[in-house]
Amino acid sequence: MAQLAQVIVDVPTMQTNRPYTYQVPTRLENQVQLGMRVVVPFGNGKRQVQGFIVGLDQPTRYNGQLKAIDALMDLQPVIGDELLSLSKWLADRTYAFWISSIYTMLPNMLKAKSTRVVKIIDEVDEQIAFDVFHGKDELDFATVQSNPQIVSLLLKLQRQGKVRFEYVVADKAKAKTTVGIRPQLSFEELEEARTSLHANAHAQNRLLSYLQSIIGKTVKQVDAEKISGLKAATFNTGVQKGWLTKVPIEVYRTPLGQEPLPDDHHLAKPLTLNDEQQAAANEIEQAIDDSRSRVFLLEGVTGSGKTEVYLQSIAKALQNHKTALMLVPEISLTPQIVNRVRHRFGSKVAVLHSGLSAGERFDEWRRINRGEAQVVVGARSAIFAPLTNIGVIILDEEHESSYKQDEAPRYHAREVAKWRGKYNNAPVVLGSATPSLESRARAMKGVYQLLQLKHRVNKRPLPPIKVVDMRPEIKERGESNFSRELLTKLTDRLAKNEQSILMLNRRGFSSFMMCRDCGEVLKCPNCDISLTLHMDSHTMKCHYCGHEEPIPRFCPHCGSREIRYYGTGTEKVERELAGLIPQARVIRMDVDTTRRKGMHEKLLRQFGQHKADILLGTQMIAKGLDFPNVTLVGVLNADTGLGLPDFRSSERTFDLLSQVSGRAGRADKKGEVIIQTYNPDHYAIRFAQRNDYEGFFKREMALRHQASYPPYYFTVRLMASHEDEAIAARAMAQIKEQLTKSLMPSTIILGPTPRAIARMKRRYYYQIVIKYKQDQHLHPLLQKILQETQSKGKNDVQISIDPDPQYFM
Ligand SMILES: Nc1ncnc2c1ncn2[C@@H]1O[C@H](COP(=O)(O)OP(=O)(O)OP(=O)(O)O)[C@@H](O)[C@H]1O
Ligand SMILES: [Zn+2]
Ligand SMILES: [Zn+2]
Repeated sequence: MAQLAQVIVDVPTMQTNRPYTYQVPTRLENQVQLGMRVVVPFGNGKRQVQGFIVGLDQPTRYNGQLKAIDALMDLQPVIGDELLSLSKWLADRTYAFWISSIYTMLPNMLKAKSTRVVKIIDEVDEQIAFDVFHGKDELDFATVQSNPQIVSLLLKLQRQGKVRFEYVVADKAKAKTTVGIRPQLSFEELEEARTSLHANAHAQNRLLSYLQSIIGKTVKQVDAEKISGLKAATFNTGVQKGWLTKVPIEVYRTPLGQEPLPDDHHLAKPLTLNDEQQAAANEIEQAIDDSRSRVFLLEGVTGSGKTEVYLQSIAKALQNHKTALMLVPEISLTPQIVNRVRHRFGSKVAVLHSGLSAGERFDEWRRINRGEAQVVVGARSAIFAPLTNIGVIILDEEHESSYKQDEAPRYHAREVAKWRGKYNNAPVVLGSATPSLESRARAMKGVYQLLQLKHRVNKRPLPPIKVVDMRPEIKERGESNFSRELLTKLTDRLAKNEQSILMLNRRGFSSFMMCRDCGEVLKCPNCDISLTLHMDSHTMKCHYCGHEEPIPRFCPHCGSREIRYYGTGTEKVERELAGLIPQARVIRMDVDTTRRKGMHEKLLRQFGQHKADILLGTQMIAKGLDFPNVTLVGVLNADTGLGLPDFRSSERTFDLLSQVSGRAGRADKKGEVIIQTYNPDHYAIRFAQRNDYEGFFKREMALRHQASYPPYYFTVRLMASHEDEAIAARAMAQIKEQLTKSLMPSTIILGPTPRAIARMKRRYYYQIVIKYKQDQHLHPLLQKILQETQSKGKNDVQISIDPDPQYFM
């Protein structure tokens, strides 16, 4: 009889979603579990690769040629049952490979080489300490994992709570430790040492007593010093005399957001909800109580107090002994929301976001995995947090396109949230002031339950919005980023000691450089787009591939000196502002000033403390900010983005303008908004001006209907790339033929066309967009295309399939 295991192996050149079958050697039979990592032989058997156990078959009579698993890498599964089935669904739904779905869910440290160590956390039998641990308090698991006796002994100790299995990163520098103190002698031996002390060696005498009180334990030296009142030098003497030893103790790294909280104690208490909030909260809390996997769309105007509804829903889940998951589009941009969650739920909260180092992320993941954190806040990938028993899932700003990952696996966090909600019988709350058309349309059809907060908290009015046409302004006054009206209002706020927010929808000093003589635009040598000037590093950079070069002084094409910067960037605006209103204190927030860790929080804190009058920034300041003293919001150029060849460009513009306008007048003082534009009659701008989501929704739905776009149709994008343009084009033409033959006549196939940015990272891209309502042939056909292009191997055309793409450029 042999036990067989299904293993997904990590072989980049041979990706497939089919697991391979391996025999489980007898010595591992009692240890294998689903979701564990294994080392298996692959190919001709000379190669060992990492894999994941995704299936275990009943032991069968089998004496065939199957290879056997070499070793287990884990003693507990790193992926639980829920995430394991999710990974399979994800691979299928997003046309990704199973292995990449699995890796997407795990912290990087589990992908990289990590070693497993066994640590003594409580007193163990002396014999074991000596024979197995060789007198040390940890053990490299790899050195013993082939010895079944030792492994089962370790498992027993683990059950008794005496040892703990931990991952240690190959790069030791990343594993954070602090110094621990551990007695080296027994109680009696320490007592004996006391007899040989000088009568006046008081400190050493006390050290001996202290050590006697911690026999068998390891105590952080900082704590030991505090408790015993002894100095570091005394402990060093203890080491010299052989009384104690110093050992590293693993500590959790403290990510920035986890620093001790400032003293905003009032935030800790739940607020009394107003009627609208209460009505919404009741529905959600009822679903939590009933364990119903309902999807709610919480549509609330800016400043309507959605966050408080989230917090009280989370509290409800915790009260029911469940966990809660809350996603925000980009954590670094919304430190205020994260702080509110942390103030309310304290150490129960784990924060996951891209700003964490690999080590910090790993630590947070383990805190969640061990059940030490019950509330998880994070950006997109936090949707895979290893929480169990989830009571509620929240997606704040559900319309944000950053919830879609634009590389494989191309998942949308909203869809994953719905999957996990179903699995856990938990409600999902999608919140937004400007829901995506897809979600709003589903709410209209009753697929989601619509909950509305139509008023701001305390019935404060939404700020009036004025649209300023920049065309006559420029004609009369020449190039400027500021209309007269905006300048007047800014000066007025300054006089009243109130604050303003200015948004510029760009980054960098200026968008591109052009030669006035020959018209040459400086472009990236790898990609088909212009380079952007960055004043801080004095270089030209490509935002797509990261290419960087010095700022040219002559035109590289004709040699002319007449080379000029075009477009507008925050730095340039900051300079103009300094000339126009020199007395204003300005904080600039863009990619450049916030590159360093923690700068977002720092700049926002300074603004909150009124250390500046104006916060000038790119779209990163549009979301989630809640500053009571801000009474004016100015949008310098509303048009950026309107001209883009993408059917969502109007929706994005409307969302952005509504979001940023919502930053004004959130407290007692009245707010107002100025939107500057060259397209004052565009409907996205007009509806935003009237705070009319409903109107925008109707108009945009009609346009989408007319052009057969989502939410009326689903879309999939196929892309082929190759260094040789003709090969990429030909590959796409062949795929088109295949599609046309098999798909239903009602399905629309657009292309192949070169991508708007046709060349990136030295490759040419061709795309096909498929629009469909229902086509049962489509999914299997796309899976087939994906598998075929993989197994062809080295002809080097890369095919990617993107379901529900967020961008079409
Ligand atoms: N019931 C309440 N009573 C008093 N104040 C409240 C109440 N609910 C929320 N607030 C306060 O109102 C302000 C706005 O709330 P919140 O930031 O949650 O709004 P929001 O809907 O998330 O807004 P946005 O979409 O603009 O980010 C906050 O300062 C919050 O503390
Ligand atoms: Zn030139
Ligand atoms: Zn480039």
